[in-house]
Amino acid sequence: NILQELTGNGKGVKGDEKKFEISKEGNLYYLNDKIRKISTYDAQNQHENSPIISGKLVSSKTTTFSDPSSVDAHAYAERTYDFYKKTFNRDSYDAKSSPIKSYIHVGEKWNNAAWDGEKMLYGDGDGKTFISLAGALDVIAHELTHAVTQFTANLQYRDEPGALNESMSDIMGVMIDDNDWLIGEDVYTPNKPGDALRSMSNPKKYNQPDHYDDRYTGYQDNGGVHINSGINNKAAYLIAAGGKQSSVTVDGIGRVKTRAIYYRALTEYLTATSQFIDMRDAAIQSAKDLYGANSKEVKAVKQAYDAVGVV
Ligand SMILES: O=C(O)[C@H](CCc1ccccc1)CC1(C(=O)N[C@@H](Cc2c[nH]c3ccccc23)C(=O)O)CCCC1
Ligand SMILES: [Zn+2]
Repeated sequence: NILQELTGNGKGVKGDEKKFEISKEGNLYYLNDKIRKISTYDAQNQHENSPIISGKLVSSKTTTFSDPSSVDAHAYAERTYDFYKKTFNRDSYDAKSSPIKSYIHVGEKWNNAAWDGEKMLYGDGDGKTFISLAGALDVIAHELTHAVTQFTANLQYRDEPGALNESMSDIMGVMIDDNDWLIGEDVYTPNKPGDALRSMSNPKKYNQPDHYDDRYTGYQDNGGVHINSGINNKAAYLIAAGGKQSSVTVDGIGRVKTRAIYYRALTEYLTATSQFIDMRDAAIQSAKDLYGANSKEVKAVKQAYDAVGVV
């Protein structure tokens, strides 16, 4: 790449030193990674529901950036871009190297984050329920995976397709972090160490079902997209780590093969209206494609969906 590499540095939300790609225009430095086409903006507390969120490209007089949210939003977007490129050879969320834009300081103490269909939005949190949500790699990977889903299966964001949409984002969120099965633990309840927003290994710990018979069928949360995701999250956990549930034992196949199965299901088989049963079939077919019809990987997928009651 002919572009001159320029490295910036700064402390993230948790006080850790990070390095990342920046650019220089005139006498200012900007959070603009021209190699990956990732740029980070300050929304200056515009309300998260305002129709048009504009922002100021984050700049600095030196190569050191002092806003921790901007440091993490930028560095973690790069990490997520690199994960998709290296693991699945996918160039950005649309596989056509579209620019990735992140906006920090969205809302007033907003305890949430989102992919709004075009860009990522991060709230600062109120300091009790959340600290800046840009401070968690699994949250950023969760949001960017919504963009990947939008340009592939495009699962509707409600009812069973919506719960699968949510689950795909949680799955890739924990896969990129590569060491736990928790979502949001780095930014959730700063005064309560060790808890998380969701657990894929034990969804019930945070009030999510881990079996299809216990699914939520009400109207809240777009038909429970953040509730019923626990069912598919548990299946993904069982496929990777193995375990026993509802008298079904699953022999785990590891995280690397599990994420390959889910990425293939998302990009080759799932559609906007896929239900949980279609997820089971897509995962089985993906495992057959990748590892063979009578492989232990296919067996693990069938066992996992039996264990969570999607049969
Ligand atoms: O991407 C998503 O699924 C979530 C986006 C939620 C959203 C949707 C539409 C418009 C605005 C915001 C954001 C995250 C999420 O799971 N939010 C949940 C849990 C949650 C976070 N903050 C909350 C505050 C109140 C209630 C629930 C929550 C939700 O919005 O349900 C993902 C990782 C962490 C935050
Ligand atoms: Zn989500």
